[in-house]
Amino acid sequence: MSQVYVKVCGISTAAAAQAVVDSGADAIGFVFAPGSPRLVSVEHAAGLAADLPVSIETVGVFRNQPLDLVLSSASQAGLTTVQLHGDEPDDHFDRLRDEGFRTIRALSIDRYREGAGSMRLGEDRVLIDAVTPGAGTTFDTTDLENRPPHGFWLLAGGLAPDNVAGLVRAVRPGGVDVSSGVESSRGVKDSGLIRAFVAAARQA
Ligand SMILES: O=C(O)c1ccccc1NCC(=O)[C@H](O)[C@H](O)COP(=O)(O)O
Repeated sequence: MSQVYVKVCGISTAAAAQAVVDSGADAIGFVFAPGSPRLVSVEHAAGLAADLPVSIETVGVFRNQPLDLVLSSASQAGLTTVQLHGDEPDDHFDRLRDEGFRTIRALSIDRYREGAGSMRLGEDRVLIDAVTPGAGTTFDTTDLENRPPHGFWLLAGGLAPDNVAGLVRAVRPGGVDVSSGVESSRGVKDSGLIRAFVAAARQA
C-alpha cells in the first residue's frame, strides 16, 4: 500500500508551519471559517503560505461562506486547494475546479451514512469527519470499514499520535487529517505532536 497522505490543519503560526514542513506532511490547512479557534486572516495565511516549499499542498478551509469570498480568499492567500466543510452545493466545487483549485469535500460521518450513495463524490477528494469539525472527537468507523467512499478519501475526527496508526490499519483511508490531536491547548499547535503524528501515520 502507498504511503498515507497526511494533512495537518488549523495552522496559524510560522513555527507550526515549519513543524508541518519538517514532519514531511503532504498538506497544511488554514481555517477561514468564522468562529473557529484557528481562524486566520487571508493576509496572515498568505504570509505563512509564501514561506512554504511548493511541494506542500496548501488548503483553505471554509464553511458555508459565499463562493466569491472563498475564491478571492484562496486566490489572495496563494493556496492550491479549497476544502468546503459545510452544505455547499456541487456547483461551488465545479467553479473552484474550473478556477484551478483542487477541492476537498468534507462530510460528517452522519451525512455520509445518510446520503453518500446519492451524492456526486467522484471529482472531489472526500474528507469524512466527526459531526463537529475541529473538536477532537472520534466516531465509530465501522460503516467506513464496510462501505468506504469511492476514490481518494481522508479520515478526520479525533485523530492523534496514539490512535492514528491503528485507525489507518483498520479503516484504510488514502489520507488522514488532524487538528486538535496535535495541539497543547485549543488552537495552539505543538511541534512535537505534529512530528509524532506524521511519523505514527506513516508507520501504519
Ligand atoms: O478546525 C476548525 O476549527 C474547523 C472549524 C470549522 C470548520 C472546519 C474546521 N476544521 C476542519 C478540519 O479539517 C479539521 O482538521 C478536522 O475537522 C479534524 O479536526 P480534529 O478532530 O480536531 O482533529
